[in-house]
Amino acid sequence: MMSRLWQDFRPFLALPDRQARRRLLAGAALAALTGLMGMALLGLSGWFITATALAGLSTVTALAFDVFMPSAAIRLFALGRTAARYGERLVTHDATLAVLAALRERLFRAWSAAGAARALALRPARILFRLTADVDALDTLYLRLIVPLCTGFIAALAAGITLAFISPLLGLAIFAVLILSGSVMVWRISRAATPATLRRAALIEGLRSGVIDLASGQTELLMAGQLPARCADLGALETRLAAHETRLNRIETGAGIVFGVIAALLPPAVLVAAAMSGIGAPGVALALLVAMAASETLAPLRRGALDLARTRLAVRRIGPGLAPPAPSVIPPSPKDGVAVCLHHVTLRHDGAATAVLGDLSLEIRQGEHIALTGPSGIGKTSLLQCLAGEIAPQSGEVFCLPSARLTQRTELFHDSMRGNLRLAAHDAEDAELISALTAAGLESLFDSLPDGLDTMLGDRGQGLSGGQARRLALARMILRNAPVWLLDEPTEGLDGQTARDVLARLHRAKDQKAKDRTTVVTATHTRREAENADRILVLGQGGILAIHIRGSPGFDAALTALRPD
Ligand SMILES: Nc1ncnc2c1ncn2[C@@H]1O[C@H](COP(=O)(O)OP(=O)(O)OP(=O)(O)O)[C@@H](O)[C@H]1O
Repeated sequence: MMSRLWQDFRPFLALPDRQARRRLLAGAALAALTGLMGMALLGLSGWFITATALAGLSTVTALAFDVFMPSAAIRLFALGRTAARYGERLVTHDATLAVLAALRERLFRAWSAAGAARALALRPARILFRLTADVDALDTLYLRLIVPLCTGFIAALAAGITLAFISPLLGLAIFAVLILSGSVMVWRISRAATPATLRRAALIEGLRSGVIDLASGQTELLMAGQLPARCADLGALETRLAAHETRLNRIETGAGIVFGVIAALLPPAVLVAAAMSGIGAPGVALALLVAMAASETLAPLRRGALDLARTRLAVRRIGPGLAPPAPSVIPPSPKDGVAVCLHHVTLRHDGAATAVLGDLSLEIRQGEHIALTGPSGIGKTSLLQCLAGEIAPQSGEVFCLPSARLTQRTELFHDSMRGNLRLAAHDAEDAELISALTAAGLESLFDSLPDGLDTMLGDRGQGLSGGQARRLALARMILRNAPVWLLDEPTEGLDGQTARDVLARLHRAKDQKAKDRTTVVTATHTRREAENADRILVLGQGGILAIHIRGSPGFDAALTALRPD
């Protein structure tokens, strides 16, 4: 059990950021100092009050008793404790936030790797949940487990050592009781809370995904008459969630009562033990208050123990994402004059039973325009993904000049027009952006926007029509200035006139870069997208079924087989 816990938490304890690690250690030291100062304050106060009372019994001892040193020390401990607590809160919270921010960045980098991003894109609500709730749950690890465990151990050790000076047996007993009660408390509370904590986490995740689905699919649900049923489902989830919250609250209250009982039993136990050791009244008062103060440092562990299962779940889910990202599969450049070269390539998607392309060899010269055709699902997009370096082949070699890919779906972000365009060229000047917009046929739209390049676009390019969004994606591709263009059904979903205009502008932009001899590979089902190609490649049965060169009878037959406008 302990070794499995250690395995799970280990990657999160070895913090890569040295500064955060140092700050967290400083915070733990300050927390321990706060505990020690509290113990010293209570112990010394108890001893001082008892000793002054006893000293006052006779005039000689009353005159000889030094009241100044202990009272100065009490003041020092009181002020020191406040300052140490303030410093501890500042340092540990700052360090924890820095650690969590660094973790989010690492996770985001790992998830933005091609394969991981594709897998996670299927569950966007889950990505959001992991990036927020799971990472947030880790603050328990640092603030409510590591720091209080260190503080509790140091306080128990200090109490044991202090009391050992009065009576070694008493010191040992106090140390053992504190360590034992702290460990049993963490173990019992976390065990009792684990089922409800895990179910609550799953329900919150389900509720979030459900609400996101409900909000984004509202119209469809309304049309299908399913909106009330969906709302009722979410209501039921909410009720179950509330039941688990209640259970956890009960466990927390129970833990508070048990802790209160331990804290209440400790003083009489210490009294009895001290009396049996035969130490004087001031020593008894010191022992009593030191033990009480030390037991106080265990209190924050209750919350940590309650959230331990949630933290462990977060650690298990996030842990694999912290692995170093897979090496890049960006293909190397081919020999001079060649833009793309595939040598006996076999391509299979992760988790797929069969290869989508097998033993495929192909060479595309620089400046060539290739149309990739074939039935839906045959592997056209997969081939483009392989050329773009998004998926690696299982075997064979891929060479390709740097490429820009126009995906089937236009991805536009909730950002300004400038921000959306600069994804392709982050330091492009406004003049370059406007010239790309003009080349893509968006000059009239641009002129009509009062905020120009500062105009905000919604998620997925809301505020633009399908054709305008496609043109914006085209402008972005022009800005990339890559020698190879990989176009995935570039005019799908556009009306004939717009589609022809987009294609004409694409070819114009390509010709303007004539000196660089842009190579174009277009995956297509339509005649208009293939008619300007130099060669039409027909994919089928995991490979190339036929290659038709422009001007050959096969070329015209292949064109005719494609969908008209
Ligand atoms: N990420 C993936 N994981 C597993 N299988 C995938 C993945 N992406 C695509 N496939 C499968 O690979 C095959 C080829 O898909 P691909 O998208 O390359 O076909 P396509 O020829 O471009 O189709 P279309 O013309 O409809 O766009 C399909 O059977 C598809 O289900």
